Amino acid sequence: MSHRAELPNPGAVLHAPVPAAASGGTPGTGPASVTVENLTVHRGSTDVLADLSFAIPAGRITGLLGPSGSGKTTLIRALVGVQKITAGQVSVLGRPAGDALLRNDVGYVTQAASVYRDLTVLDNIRYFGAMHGRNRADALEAATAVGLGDLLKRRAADLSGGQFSRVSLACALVAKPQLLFLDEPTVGLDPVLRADLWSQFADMAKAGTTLVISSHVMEEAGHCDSLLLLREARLLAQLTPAELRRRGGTDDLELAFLHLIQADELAQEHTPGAMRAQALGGAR
Ligand SMILES: Nc1ncnc2c1ncn2[C@@H]1O[C@H](COP(=O)(O)OP(=O)(O)OP(=O)(O)O)[C@@H](O)[C@H]1O
Repeated sequence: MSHRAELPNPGAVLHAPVPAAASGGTPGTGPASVTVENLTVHRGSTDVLADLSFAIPAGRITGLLGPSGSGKTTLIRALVGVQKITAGQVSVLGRPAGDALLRNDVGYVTQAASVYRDLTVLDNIRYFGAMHGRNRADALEAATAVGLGDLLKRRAADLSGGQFSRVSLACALVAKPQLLFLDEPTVGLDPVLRADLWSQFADMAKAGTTLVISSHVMEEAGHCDSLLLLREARLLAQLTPAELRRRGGTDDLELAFLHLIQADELAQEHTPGAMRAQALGGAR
């Protein structure tokens, strides 16, 4: 397999000035980075995403949470512009998802690390940085940000699993995208590293980066400003962690999500589709 084939999305994506009028407002949260209207995706004969509409606020961390197979990766792929959509509209930083002019502004860290195994940590990061006009100092900054400052000269093939996936993250960070999609970035990391990464994400959001982070670990939802809860291809709710706790009737986010799922099941059994969102207390 060629190196290119190992890298589904080399260097991830792009930068274009955001037209001032392009990003519509997200009620109560400021301007939106992404707006999605009636997004539907079929893969094979499966309805993978069914009529999703929502907006992602700029400069915040949005968590994309849901059980395995609920459609998280497919949704991220649709927002990045690498997923054929069946219906609906996806606008990213004021442009259609996947628009070439977004290439320096949108980063995507896939679930499988996209790293050249025979290059060192630093060379991997420099390579991806060069695609976005970044220099050695930027590469060093990205390596340090993910805790790989002491392993710059080590070949990627000789890293541990967690270190390897952090190289992939650094390869996206080095581009300094204003919108960054991370598909389960904390899988396989120990609790200390996970906490470090979430603190890093919080710093990036404070500096103005918009982050969309998928996870199936509900405990991680507490680190997010806003949550998109997916279940079986549908958007169950968009809400803050505090709202999830309140609606779920417990401080335990996992349990709260379960309660919402149970409410949804009941609503599906007893309520016509059009009234379902109302029964859930305003899922949008
Ligand atoms: N190429 C494909 N053809 C048909 N169905 C697919 C294809 N890729 C994914 N699916 C199905 O789409 C659904 C959503 O998959 P997706 O990978 O988006 O879920 P996910 O929430 O990211 O799951 P996980 O947490 O396990 O990674 C699953 O039922 C999956 O089997």
